[in-house]
Amino acid sequence: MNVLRLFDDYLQDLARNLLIDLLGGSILGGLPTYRLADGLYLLIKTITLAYGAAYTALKAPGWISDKAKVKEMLVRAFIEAGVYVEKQRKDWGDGKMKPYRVFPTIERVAIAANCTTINLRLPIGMEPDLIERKAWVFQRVFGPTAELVNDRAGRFRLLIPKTLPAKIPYSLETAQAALQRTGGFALYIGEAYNGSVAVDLKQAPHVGLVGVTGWGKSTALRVILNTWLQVYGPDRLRLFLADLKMTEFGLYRGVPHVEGAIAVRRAEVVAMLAEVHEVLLYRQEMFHQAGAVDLDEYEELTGERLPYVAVCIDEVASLEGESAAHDILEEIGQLGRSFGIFLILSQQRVDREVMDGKLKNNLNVRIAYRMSDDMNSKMFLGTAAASGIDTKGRCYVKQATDTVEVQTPWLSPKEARAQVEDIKRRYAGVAKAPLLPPINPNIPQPVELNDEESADLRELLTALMQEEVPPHASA
Ligand SMILES: Nc1ncnc2c1ncn2[C@@H]1O[C@H](COP(=O)(O)OP(=O)(O)OP(=O)(O)O)[C@@H](O)[C@H]1O
Repeated sequence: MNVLRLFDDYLQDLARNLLIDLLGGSILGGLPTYRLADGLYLLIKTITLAYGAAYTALKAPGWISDKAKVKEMLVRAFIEAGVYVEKQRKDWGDGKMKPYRVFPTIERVAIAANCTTINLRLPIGMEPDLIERKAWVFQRVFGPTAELVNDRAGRFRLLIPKTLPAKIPYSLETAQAALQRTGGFALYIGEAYNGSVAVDLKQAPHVGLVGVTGWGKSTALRVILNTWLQVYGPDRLRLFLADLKMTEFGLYRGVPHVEGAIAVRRAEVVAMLAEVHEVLLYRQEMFHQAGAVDLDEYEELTGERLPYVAVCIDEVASLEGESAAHDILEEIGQLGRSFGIFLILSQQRVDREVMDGKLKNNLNVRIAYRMSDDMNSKMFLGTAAASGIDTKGRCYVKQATDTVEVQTPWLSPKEARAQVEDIKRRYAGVAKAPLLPPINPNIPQPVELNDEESADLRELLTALMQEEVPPHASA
């Protein structure tokens, strides 16, 4: 009875507060509303109870069955992965010893809006590395972003992210905060179920971005480049851009961070890479002189700040057969990180015919938008997940052994262009230090002559050639 009374008091309070919210305290307090209020309380209580009952009746089977479904899938994963301990027990019927399996105990299944969390306790006699080695099975059952976390002795947590929103508007503040959180020189990719995703290029310096046409690669490149341009000045970042499709990087023409012209022909890309190679060699020499092992140490020892250099090539497969370009890309892949030189290579497919194995191996951050087939997805990510992507701007980001599902924010070409125009205005007239030293005046260099100088030189040469040949020279 007491419980009912308490419940009724609670409803009475709820109804009173609601009435005061709706009608205002002074009206309700100032009128002789006893009867009216009693009637309203009753009505509101009835509605609240009916709503509560209907909500529970509709949701409860879902809660039960969703949890049951997760548990059933989990046991399937345990069986498939062999994550159990086999024991013997006496059969009650025939009295014979028979084997049985002990699975990890599912302590809790919590289904939240963005992630399902399962707490597991290992049975006595099971080594933790048995379940850790088989983490891939959970990814196969629950999706490639399922993550197994070792909490403490014998306790694990399996995190299963829910689907992400199909469209997220671009926000510079969000992107900037994500870059800052890494504490390094980072690249912002987008939003995962548990927050923003940015990778520190000082840890994982080279990025491969793949996906079939029309599913978000260009947008991703815009998000990456526009974030960089708005966060770093040309004193901190220089870009070498190559766009063999001639569709991507046009809007960055004239941006002070961009070195030289945007390369659009194979020969131009080769020349651009030769220049990046010069920068690498020059930095190698500078760091050697200063006794520094990498860019951070160089800056610490000399007090001189050098810009990071990012080389972005769209449709890198178009460089097939350009062995000089491939050699340079490989060298940057191996040495670039120490010298603050990073690669972002985008491509539609990754099979052997279009992407060199050595080049692919150097790409330690892999971003896959929708891919053409399971084989390409597996070759790039180690899972077929990217071929099943059905949302534009959705990708899987793989770094070391971790794969997360990410939605790239939507940044329209128009908005991107407006941001770029702002950047150009912000840095108009600001001088930037060259990446390579000025040419040494003591070393003869090719010079361009005007017409008059050319005529003088021609005259001089003719005179020299007409001079008599000394007798000993003709012997
Ligand atoms: N992050 C995103 N969020 C929402 N929609 C997106 C996103 N990225 C792309 N889209 C949608 O997909 C379309 C194609 O995107 P995008 O041009 O980036 O693809 P792509 O893979 O680079 O194609 P292509 O290789 O042909 O340039 C866009 O016009 C837009 O409608």
